[in-house]
Amino acid sequence: MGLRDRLAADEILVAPGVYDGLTAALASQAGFEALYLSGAAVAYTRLGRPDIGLSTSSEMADTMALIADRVALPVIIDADTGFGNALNAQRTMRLYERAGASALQVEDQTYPKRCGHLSDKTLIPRSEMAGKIAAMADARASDDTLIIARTDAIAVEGFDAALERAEAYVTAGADALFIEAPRSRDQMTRITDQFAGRLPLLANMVEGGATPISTASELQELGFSIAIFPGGIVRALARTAQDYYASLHAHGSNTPFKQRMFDFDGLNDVIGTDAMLAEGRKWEGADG
Ligand SMILES: C[C@](O)(C(=O)O)[C@H](CC(=O)O)C(=O)O
Repeated sequence: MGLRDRLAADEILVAPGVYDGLTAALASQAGFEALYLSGAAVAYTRLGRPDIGLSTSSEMADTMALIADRVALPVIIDADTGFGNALNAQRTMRLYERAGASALQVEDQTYPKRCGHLSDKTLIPRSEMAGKIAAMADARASDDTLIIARTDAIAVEGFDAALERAEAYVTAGADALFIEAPRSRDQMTRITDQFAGRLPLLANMVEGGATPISTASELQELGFSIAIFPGGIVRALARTAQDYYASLHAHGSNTPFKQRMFDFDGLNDVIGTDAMLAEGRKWEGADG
């Protein structure tokens, strides 16, 4: 089922953050129906740096293509600001679409951007963002590639201005809305009161961020259609990796950490080694 049809269903779509083939495979094996390729998770892991617009669109497209090659699930990709003006955003649309994205999320910050839950964000004018959305819609090869318009205005211009921007982005052709970093349950309800039923609404669960953390079913109850948990996987893995390196450094051996690790066969199961080798054998001697 395409993402557009899936979003028409009543049940909320939970898209966990991923940043490479392994996390995509693990999320798919856990049973998720869609993935969120998080710019933050890519910056945290590939660069070891904050989500402040340092990653390039090519790095993201590369990652997108690796994930599309590994799993068959629809992927929502974080397109940040589109990497410039309307023309840059059009190029980003074409690049990410070719790499296999099912939806692009684009935001109204200036370029370079920063994580929506950091302070001191700055925005482009509303009309410029509306133009960017329309330009992206015009550039896409398929109408099934969705545009999720994000506004970061709550922290910059206030809540009412954020709703006004969101209205303008709907008019410009957004397929779904992402109003970033509402600060209370009350603000979340005001968002769903205004937009639920008109187009899908995305809620962003950032551990320790500005928005109260809710479960997927609570978000569904409020009227959201998509819940992303973008950076959680990196927070979990970074904690484990820190403990792992400390243990190896202290003991000169992985044995004390054994219970928290896959062994050789365990990891091979996760990455599908047997199935791949069998597939390879199928083609041996294929000349007849
Ligand atoms: C959604 C987000 O754009 C992302 O890159 O995943 C980030 C998430 C984060 O920083 O943890 C965001 O700006 O909210």
